Amino acid sequence: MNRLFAAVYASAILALLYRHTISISRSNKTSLLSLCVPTLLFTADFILAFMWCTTQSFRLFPIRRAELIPEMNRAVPDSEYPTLDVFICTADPYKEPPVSVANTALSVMAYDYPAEKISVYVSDDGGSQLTLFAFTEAAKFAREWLPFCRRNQLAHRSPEAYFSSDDASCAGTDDIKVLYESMKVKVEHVLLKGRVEVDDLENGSSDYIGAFDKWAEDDFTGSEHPAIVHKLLETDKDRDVTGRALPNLIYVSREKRREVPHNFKAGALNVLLRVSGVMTNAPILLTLDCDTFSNDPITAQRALCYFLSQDIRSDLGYVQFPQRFRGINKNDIYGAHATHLFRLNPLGMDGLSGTSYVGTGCFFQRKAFFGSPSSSVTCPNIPPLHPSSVTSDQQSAPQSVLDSAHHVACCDYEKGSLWGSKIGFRYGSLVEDYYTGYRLQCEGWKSVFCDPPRAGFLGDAPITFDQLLNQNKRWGIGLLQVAFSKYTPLAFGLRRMGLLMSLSYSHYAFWPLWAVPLITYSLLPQLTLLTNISIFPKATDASFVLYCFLFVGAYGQDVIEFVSEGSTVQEWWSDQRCWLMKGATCHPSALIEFTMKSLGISLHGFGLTSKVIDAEQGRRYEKGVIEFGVHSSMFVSMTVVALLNLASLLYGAFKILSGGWIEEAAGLAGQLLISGFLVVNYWSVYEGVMFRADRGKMPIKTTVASFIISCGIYLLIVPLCKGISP
Ligand SMILES: O=c1ccn([C@@H]2O[C@H](COP(=O)(O)OP(=O)(O)O[C@H]3O[C@H](CO)[C@@H](O)[C@H](O)[C@H]3O)[C@@H](O)[C@H]2O)c(=O)[nH]1
Ligand SMILES: [Mn+2]
Repeated sequence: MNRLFAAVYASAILALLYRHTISISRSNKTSLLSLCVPTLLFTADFILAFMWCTTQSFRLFPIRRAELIPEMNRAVPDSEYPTLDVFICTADPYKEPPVSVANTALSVMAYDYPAEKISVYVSDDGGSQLTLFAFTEAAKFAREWLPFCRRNQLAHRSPEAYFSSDDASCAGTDDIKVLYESMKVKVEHVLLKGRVEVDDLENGSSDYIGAFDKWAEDDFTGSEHPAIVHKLLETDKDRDVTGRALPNLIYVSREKRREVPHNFKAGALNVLLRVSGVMTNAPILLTLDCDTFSNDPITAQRALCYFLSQDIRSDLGYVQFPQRFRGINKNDIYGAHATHLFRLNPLGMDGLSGTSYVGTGCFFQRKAFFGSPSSSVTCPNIPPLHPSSVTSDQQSAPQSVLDSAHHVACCDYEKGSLWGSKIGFRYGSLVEDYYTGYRLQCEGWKSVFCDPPRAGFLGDAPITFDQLLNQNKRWGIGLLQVAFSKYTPLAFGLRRMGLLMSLSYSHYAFWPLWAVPLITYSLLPQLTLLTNISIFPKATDASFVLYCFLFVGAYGQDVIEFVSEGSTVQEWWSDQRCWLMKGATCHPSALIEFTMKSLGISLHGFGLTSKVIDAEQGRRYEKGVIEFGVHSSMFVSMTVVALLNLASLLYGAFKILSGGWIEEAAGLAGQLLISGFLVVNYWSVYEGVMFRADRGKMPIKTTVASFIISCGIYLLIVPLCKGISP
């Protein structure tokens, strides 16, 4: 069905582009402006057509997988499981509450997996003693929590998730909850104070007193400090309350110096890759964002089903679980589930050579970071880092291991090396995840998409519109960095991975280009309507049907795909509405910022998404109200689009009702329909501008600026349009 539809749809696209070429060639050559409209329409439709082509690669060979855990357990006893190194990144204790980072760590430490085979490495890019403190507390709590999970076979292994779930009624829950709450209170107390004092470390934490010494030095700041590697739990020594071994838990804060670029998360992950290399060197790695806790204790076994399977080629680089989220409101007003990105498109890529890496919830083969599957391993600078080296000095010479761990976490370590270019996570893009997965696949590594019915991991999604747009802008910039580099999927990727994979990766790389057609369709039909110029075929023309088919066909297919994936029609509506709005906000911003940066005018940073929920904002989110609240250039551009659409719809409706245009209405039907559709989509913006009094409404400053700009555009366009003969 899909392929048949694609054939028909492709013909319709060609017909439309042909029509535009004809109009361009027939346009009145003496007036530049009359050339303008068909050229703009051609450009917009050409980009839409390009995007449509790239999405076909997701639809040709989709596959769904299922893991047979009991069979795997029969074939491989858990004594033969490989060791597992887990990487958790955090970067700011105030945007990423340390208690929730600790929950993430605990959820993995409590896996149904031999504890002595798990090592959890926490990377703290904030260089914060508060985060370290939270982990010293979590290490103590783990002694109680892990046996409790085992005894009761809990489905939820993140304490926070367990206590707020319906099945929090096992024997002993009350006692352990008291312990958990007291840990939380202590951590929050320290967070309020902003530092850790000796008193905070009493009873049981005295082991850790020395750990905080580095912060006592005067020149220690979050962005300027030496490397810190601290073992909080050691599987050889530490025991839980029942006497069983605990996993390793290691706190790492890499060295930071202001003059040395730290490459954001990719830099942090490379440090973990090396620190874990000298300490435990597990063949399987799991990367997690600080908010992505494990939601199912057998998740690691699911990944093993692939890594240990005989039928899967030895070139399996990674097993990616989808990003799924908790706490999304009823109709998912921000389209935060990102169903296409995280659930639908990966099925299609999985049927080719594998899905992209999305930064969290991903199991890797360590070897994948050290060269292509066919070639021999690219050697890192020191031998113990070799992915197949055995870490035997761990017991015999613990101090020397710790010294090397500090050494490999230093700023200068990567100087002049292949880290970030040929080995490890790759540098150069703000979406290090997408870029790293892409480069691994170009080297020949394959991947698998694993989407079990019970989510393997759950994370936080932004709950204010401003945060969502800033996150998406960061992604857009990162993607453009890849799109316009020498590794562009259109050339480099095409040669390495073939047409379909290259189209899949191009679909993302050129993602911000949606801005061009979306802005064109959000302004051109409206402004021409306001100046009485008809730009689409008459509703009575046969070619009007072509437009209708293209529109209804694309939307119809989209809604069917969404609903068949288990989403509701309302969720689909929110998703497409955000897609429209992003076209007028974060996508153009990403294009502009990327261009400025390319011209050397500005620099990009990695603006962290806050995981702290303001109570009032949380309530509005629950009610499904879109949060504006702050002034930003992105809200201005969005409001301008909203106002101009409203104006053109009202103007068109007024003209028709007053009888002036009855005969012309057919000619303006397309423009009126588009304005109407956008007005419906932008309804919440009108509410935010006019009908709300809460703190999440559109700020007055934004409204006024948008109003002035809208009038300006109108006043500019009217005289210009006089030049175009209708
Ligand atoms: O300098 C930095 C910046 C970020 N992080 C960590 O990176 C993770 C992701 O940051 P977040 O603010 O949550 O960004 P999102 O946009 O939600 O993350 C998505 O997009 C990122 C790329 O832009 C990927 O790295 C993530 O895995 C992916 O979930 C967090 O755990 C941060 O602590 C660092 O460790 N160091
Ligand atoms: Mn995140």
